[in-house]
Amino acid sequence: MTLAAQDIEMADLPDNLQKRDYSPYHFFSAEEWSRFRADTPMTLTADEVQRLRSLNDPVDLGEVRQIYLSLSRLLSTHVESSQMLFEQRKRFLSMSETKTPFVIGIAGSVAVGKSTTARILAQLLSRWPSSPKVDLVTTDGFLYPNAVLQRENMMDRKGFPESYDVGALLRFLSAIKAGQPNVRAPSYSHMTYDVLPDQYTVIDRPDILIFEGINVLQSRNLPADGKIVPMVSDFFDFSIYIDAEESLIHSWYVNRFMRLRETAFKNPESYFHRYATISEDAARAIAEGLWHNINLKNLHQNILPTRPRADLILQKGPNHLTEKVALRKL
Ligand SMILES: Nc1ncnc2c1ncn2[C@@H]1O[C@H](COP(=O)(O)OP(=O)(O)O)[C@@H](O)[C@H]1O
Ligand SMILES: CC(C)(COP(=O)(O)O)[C@@H](O)C(=O)NCCC(=O)O
Repeated sequence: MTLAAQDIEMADLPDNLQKRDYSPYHFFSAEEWSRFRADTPMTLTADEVQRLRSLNDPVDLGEVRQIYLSLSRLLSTHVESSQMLFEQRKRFLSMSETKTPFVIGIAGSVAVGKSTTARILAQLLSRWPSSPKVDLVTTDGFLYPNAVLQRENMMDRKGFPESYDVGALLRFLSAIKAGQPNVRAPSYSHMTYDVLPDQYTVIDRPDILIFEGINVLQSRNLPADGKIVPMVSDFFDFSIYIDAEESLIHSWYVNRFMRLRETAFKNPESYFHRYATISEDAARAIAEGLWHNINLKNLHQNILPTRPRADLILQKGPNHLTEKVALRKL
């Protein structure tokens, strides 16, 4: 859904998502939101949730029950409506059309827990009675390779809009929305901290595509020639922004970095291997530097400003658990 500039201003949310008289959103506490689950069955086990969550993310079956089942039910109404609209249009046009995937965008800061949300949702949606084919793609595969970022002196801009091949991103989504078979999504490795050369995930006409990344709700500056340029979210049928107070995301980022020292960074192949052997204080200083000089700047300049574009905002509190939900009014 694309909003006009005045809508975005109207949609500007206070930091703590308080209820306001005039807002394009409905606001719910986690408890209120959980009631929308109705009779949606729990289709995940505690072990599966544990396997789906990222390092340092304590999401459990309680959180899935409280937040994700209602979200799954809401999304099923959106998917069903879009399928009905598709059938009606087919009759209206009296011609056969290829059905295209329902695309869900998931945005939010680095370290806010987007991947956990994306993986849990993908599993829940694929277990609907209709057994839809659900695929998940992350935008990090569309980052320029380190060789290009180094050449352009942009290694400390990783995650900023200019570090992504936005043309490739738009071509990918446009092919998906055109219903093309076997569309290739490039892959990224957090271990090598780089795009994996010649490694792709093939996306073959899923019913639902979840597209996750810090940049998915960003627009591009209008070119000087006045041409209208598409933006990634033009291809979305529904978008979610994962939100939390800055101080919390900061601590999640640093704590995750310190835990990665004990796990992934121990691997000599890891780009950050050198940080596994330095002192704890020195490693913490590195994590603080990466947070403040790159990820926090990016959050302020490019990620948080996109929050008012989301159809749904999940606001997490300490412990990563969702405390408030904002749902855009229709
Ligand atoms: N340096 C790293 N080494 C290994 N895994 C990492 C590293 N940095 C992030 N990850 C993992 O990559 C995934 C994506 O992280 P990130 O882009 O920060 O988004 P989010 O925390 O919102 O999912 C997470 O599962 C995280 O645990
Ligand atoms: C790869 C990322 C930009 C996240 O990208 P995303 O998957 O959201 O597109 C981020 O994990 C990152 O590497 N940030 C740069 C600074 C840092 O090393 O934390």
